[in-house]
Amino acid sequence: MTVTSMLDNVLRIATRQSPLALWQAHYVKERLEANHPGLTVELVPMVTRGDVILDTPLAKVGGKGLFVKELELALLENRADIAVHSMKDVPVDFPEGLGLVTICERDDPRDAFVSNRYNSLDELPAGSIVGTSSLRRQCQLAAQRPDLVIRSLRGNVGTRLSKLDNGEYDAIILAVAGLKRLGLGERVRVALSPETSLPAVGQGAVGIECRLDDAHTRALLQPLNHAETAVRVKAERAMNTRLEGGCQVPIGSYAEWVDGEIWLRALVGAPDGSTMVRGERRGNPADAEQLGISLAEELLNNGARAILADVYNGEAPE
Ligand SMILES: NCc1[nH]cc(CCC(=O)O)c1CC(=O)O
Repeated sequence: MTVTSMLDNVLRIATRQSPLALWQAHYVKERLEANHPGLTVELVPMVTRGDVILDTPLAKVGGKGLFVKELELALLENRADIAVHSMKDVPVDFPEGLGLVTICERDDPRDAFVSNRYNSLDELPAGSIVGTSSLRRQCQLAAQRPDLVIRSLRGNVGTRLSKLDNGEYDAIILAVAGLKRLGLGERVRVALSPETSLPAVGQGAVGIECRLDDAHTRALLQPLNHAETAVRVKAERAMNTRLEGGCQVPIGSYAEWVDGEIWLRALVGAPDGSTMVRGERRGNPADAEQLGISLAEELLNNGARAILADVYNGEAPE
C-alpha cells in the first residue's frame, strides 16, 4: 500500500478533552467506521481557551467561539480533518475555507432540572439557590420564579454536578443531552418543557466542521447527516444570526418538525427575566432560513431591539 492510500484511510478528529467532547468525538468515530469499513478514525485531543478560563461567567469572558477556535486552526493547518461540536457552542461565522457540513440526529433538546432534594421547579421553596451560568436559563427561571436565587455555575458537567452534591446549590439546570451522553441520565429529576425553558439554538445536536474543499472527507461524512435535524437547526441559527445574538444575551430558539412543517419558537429576554419577547412561526421546511430571519425581525420590532441595545450599550442590530 502506498503512503497516499494509507493516509486516505485515516481521518483525524480535532476534539476538546472534556468528557462530553470526547463522547461526541467517539460517537462520530464509531459512526464513521461503521459506515466505511477500512477507515480508521483517530482523535487529536486539544485544549481551547474556553477550557482554560473556567471560573469566569461565560457571558463576561466574551469572545465568540471560545471552545472552537483552536480546533479550527488545527483544520486550517491540516493537523486534523474534522472537528466535532455541540451545535449549541458553534458560532455563527466560520473562518474562510471552513464550514459546517454535517449535522447528526438530534438527541433530547430539553433542559434538565437536577437536584438531590426536590423533584421539580415547583417544589423549590422561596429563596432556593439554583445554579446556571446560561443567561437564557437564568432569564426564563427568574421570569417564572422571581423568588429563587440564581447563582453562576461553570465548569464541565461533572464539575457542576459535584458543586450541586457539595450543597452549594439546591438545584442546577443542565442539558438533558449532555447528561445522557455521559451516562448520567438518572440525574435528571425532570426534563423542562420548551414552554418552561426554551432550549438554546442547536441544543442536543452534534455538528461536524471540515475544510470545504476536502471533497473526500465530505463524502465520508455524508451518511451521518440527518436532514430533519439539519433543517431544524438551520431555522434556529438563522433566527440567532439575524439577531446578532452572542452569548451575552438570553436567547432561546427552538424548532420542531410537526406534520411536515417547521414550528420555530424563539425568545429574547433581559437577564433578570424582567422583560421577555416571544414569537413563533410555522412554515415549509424548505423556507427554514427565511422563517428564522422573519421571526427575528418580528422579535426585534416587538421589543428585542431595546433589550439588545441595553445589553450591548447601544450597538444593537438594525
Ligand atoms: N455549554 C456547554 C454544553 N454544550 C453542550 C452541552 C450539552 C449537549 C448539547 O446541548 O448538545 C453543554 C452542557 C450543558 O449545557 O448542560
